[in-house]
Amino acid sequence: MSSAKRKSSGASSAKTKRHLGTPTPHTQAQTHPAGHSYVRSHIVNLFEPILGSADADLVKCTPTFVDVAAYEKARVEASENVTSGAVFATSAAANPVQLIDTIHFGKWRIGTWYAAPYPEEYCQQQTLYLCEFCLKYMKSAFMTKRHKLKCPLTSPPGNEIYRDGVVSIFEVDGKNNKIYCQNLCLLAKMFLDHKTLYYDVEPFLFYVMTERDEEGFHFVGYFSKEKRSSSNFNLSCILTLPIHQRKGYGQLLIDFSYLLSKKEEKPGSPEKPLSDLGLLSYRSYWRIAVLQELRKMNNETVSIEDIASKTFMTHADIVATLKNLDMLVKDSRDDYVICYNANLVDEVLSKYKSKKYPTIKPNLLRWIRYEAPKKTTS
Ligand SMILES: CC(=O)SCCNC(=O)CCNC(=O)[C@H](O)C(C)(C)COP(=O)(O)OP(=O)(O)OC[C@H]1O[C@@H](n2cnc3c(N)ncnc32)[C@H](O)[C@@H]1OP(=O)(O)O
Repeated sequence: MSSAKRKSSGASSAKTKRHLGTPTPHTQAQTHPAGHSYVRSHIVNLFEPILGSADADLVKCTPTFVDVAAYEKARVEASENVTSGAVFATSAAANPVQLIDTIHFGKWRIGTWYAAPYPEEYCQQQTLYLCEFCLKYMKSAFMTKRHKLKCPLTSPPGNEIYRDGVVSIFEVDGKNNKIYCQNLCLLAKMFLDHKTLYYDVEPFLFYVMTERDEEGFHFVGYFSKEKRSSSNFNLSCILTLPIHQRKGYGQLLIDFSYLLSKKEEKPGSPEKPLSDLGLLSYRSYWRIAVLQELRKMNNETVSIEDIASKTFMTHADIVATLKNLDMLVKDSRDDYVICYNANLVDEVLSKYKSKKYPTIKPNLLRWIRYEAPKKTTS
């Protein structure tokens, strides 16, 4: 390394220091732990009063002359490649490979299903650490531990609008809690193949379901909903964390989305396409909802409109459900009629009841309908 290079290296340190408003620096040659000589500036003094000398010592971070030479060599080679027209952007670099196969979430380790567009440096981690309350993502257990000491949240950052025993549901506005909702979408993407919403969260409300204990409100699942849906979707995206699946929480969230539709007096349906698991869950929910209404009507003549007015399901979803149950048949006049065996309906309903899944109790909802703020005219 030429002395000219050494000088310029020292000068750049000096620039940094002056920018930080510190006295004129002194540079001195030192020996790197690896045995290479390097230029040490007194920038370390800036941090000493705060961190203590051991932590403030930047020796290990300071590039050695060997590092600088390696960088310069790589830079020259790179610029030669550019001028000779070599193609750099391999598909892997342009579209980094997702390595995250596990997330640490509270006390859980959860295997991921799909890639999520976390920033590239996080995608290169095999394990990602998430704060279970604010959903911040981190690279190490150490960072998570430190974060836990200062994280102000012990529940989702919204209004608790429903509580039944240990189960609560919070309404979180994508506009007021943008980072939380973006982190929530990234988390959901790891379990959902076709999800595309990550960053534009402002037009959505997020309904987050939690289980409460002495530590706080632990995330179980959520669904998102457009504040104004032109297609009358009452749910955009739903997730139950894999550690809580098959316990009836998906049905609970779906039921809650229909309870909101009832309050809004607007029938609704989930946004399409549904994932395979989404379809299974919705078919299961719709089947039980329709059968329950048929049972309540107790052999009276019943129309699709009657079922719709009680369930707030769309006519299309009711017809599809009845077809799946083989309950829609043509009569002698070639008209469709609903035809069912009451004993079979009872059997299905009592089997469902025996699972003892949690159910939504409408009287526990404390909620006022979202109203978009009025535009002020100047
Ligand atoms: C509009 C959309 O967002 S579509 C996208 C849907 N979301 C996803 O695919 C994300 C990943 N999946 C999930 O988060 C969950 O599987 C959900 C939200 C779809 C369902 O959540 P869960 O809490 O497991 O639902 P829940 O316990 O209420 O199960 C309801 C029923 O759905 C069906 N079901 C749910 N998961 C499965 C499964 N893996 N295999 C077979 N049937 C299933 C069953 O009929 C089940 O009832 P059962 O357990 O009594 O047999």
